[in-house]
Amino acid sequence: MSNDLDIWRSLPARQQPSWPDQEELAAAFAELSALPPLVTAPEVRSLTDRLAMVARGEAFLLQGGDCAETFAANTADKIRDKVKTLLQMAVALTYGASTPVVKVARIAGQYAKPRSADIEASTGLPSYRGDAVNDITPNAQARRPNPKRMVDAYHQSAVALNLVRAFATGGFADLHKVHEWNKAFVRDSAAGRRYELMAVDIERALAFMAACGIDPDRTAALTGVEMFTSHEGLLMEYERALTRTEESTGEVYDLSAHMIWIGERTRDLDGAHVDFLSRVGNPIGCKIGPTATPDEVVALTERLNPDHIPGRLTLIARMGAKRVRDALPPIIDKVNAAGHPVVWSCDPMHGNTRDVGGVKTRHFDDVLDEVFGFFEVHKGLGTHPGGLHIELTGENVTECLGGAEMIGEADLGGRYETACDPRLNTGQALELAFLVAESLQQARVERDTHTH
Ligand SMILES: O=C[C@H](O)[C@H](O)COP(=O)(O)O
Ligand SMILES: C=C(OP(=O)(O)O)C(=O)O
Ligand SMILES: [Mn+2]
Repeated sequence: MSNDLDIWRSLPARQQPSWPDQEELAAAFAELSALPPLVTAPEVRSLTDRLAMVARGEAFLLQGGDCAETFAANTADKIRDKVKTLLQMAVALTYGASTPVVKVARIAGQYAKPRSADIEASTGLPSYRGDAVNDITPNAQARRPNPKRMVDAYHQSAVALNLVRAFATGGFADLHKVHEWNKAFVRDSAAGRRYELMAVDIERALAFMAACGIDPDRTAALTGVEMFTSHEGLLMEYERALTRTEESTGEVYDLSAHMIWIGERTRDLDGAHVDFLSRVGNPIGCKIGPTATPDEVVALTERLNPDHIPGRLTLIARMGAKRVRDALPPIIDKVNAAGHPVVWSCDPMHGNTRDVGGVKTRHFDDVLDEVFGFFEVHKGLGTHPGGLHIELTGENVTECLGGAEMIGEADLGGRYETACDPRLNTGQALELAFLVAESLQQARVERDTHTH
């Protein structure tokens, strides 16, 4: 790990806001640089350890949350409901697939967005680039990139993180409360009912353990969870300002979140993002879209994880349902042949976006198709389908089509609240988790039958 943390300044950096005032930018950078880190180096290292288990096929990664968090939606209720949804999905996966689940939320920092267009076609205004940059309100003043918003994003992240930590370890995530995570509006759905049945089984298992003399009330793994944070490392000034050197080890970490990922639009080998993130010690994700070639991915892997550290790099494939079965295998083959211990994760959202009457949406069937394609590919190659990367909410939104509630095009207007991409609602997210758990269980049984 090198200390050349500012080399990125001499490299092309895509998707940066056109900050109109350099003095404002310098002031925000100085302010952020002096603020305490949001997470700590030992926490970041323990996420690398957990992800190393995933890389070895011993655990599954569940990463999810909003496409774009907003300051307005950073409320106690919404944070709690997102955490509940992740806990429900995680328990469905852990129980259904008998696999430890590493929980990484897209939360407490997911405030910057890359966009396809600088200018929004419908208004002629600069595009909304996330609350850390500008305001979604469609007027010229609101859309002006304002570096002070990065400082606001830091404080909003601190508030969210405080609650996430409290929910994870303060009793709320206790497995004895498994019923309480099922929200009223989900309870009557097919996935909600399935969840209730599983929750009854889990309660019985806890009672059984207690009867055997194991005290579930005193077992940390049952009374709390580890919940890590993540966001796209997009805004170079923000990520640089929150990067710190650990005194005791001299190691460098981006302490704005535990895991940082590089987006599909900023993963150029010779660009600022790859250079900068290759120099911090965090677990790094990198999105891989359908245009990525096997050679490119190997080169990226080499840059981002030259020491072949298991858990350091997660490759997040977002190929689209139609492409995953043919585009992913040659990439996996080449990365494996180069001996890289990566986590293979599947983002079944970003390759399946479609436009319905000017509204961005995704169909649950396409999401499922891509996830199943991802599992088929790994089954064919004998590799571990390591994780899932999802855009979701803890609410009953109507942003993605389909699912058991059969949300139709006419329903999209009901609760379409996202600031950027369409998210699965809680019912759809839970349904997906149950289906993934079945696939994982099946993969496991097949592997065990082969090895016995
Ligand atoms: O979240 C991902 C991207 O920011 C998003 O898909 C880009 O959306 P756009 O094509 O509307 O700019
Ligand atoms: C921008 C995103 O995805 P991608 O970089 O894969 O398009 C995202 O995860 O919101
Ligand atoms: Mn998105």
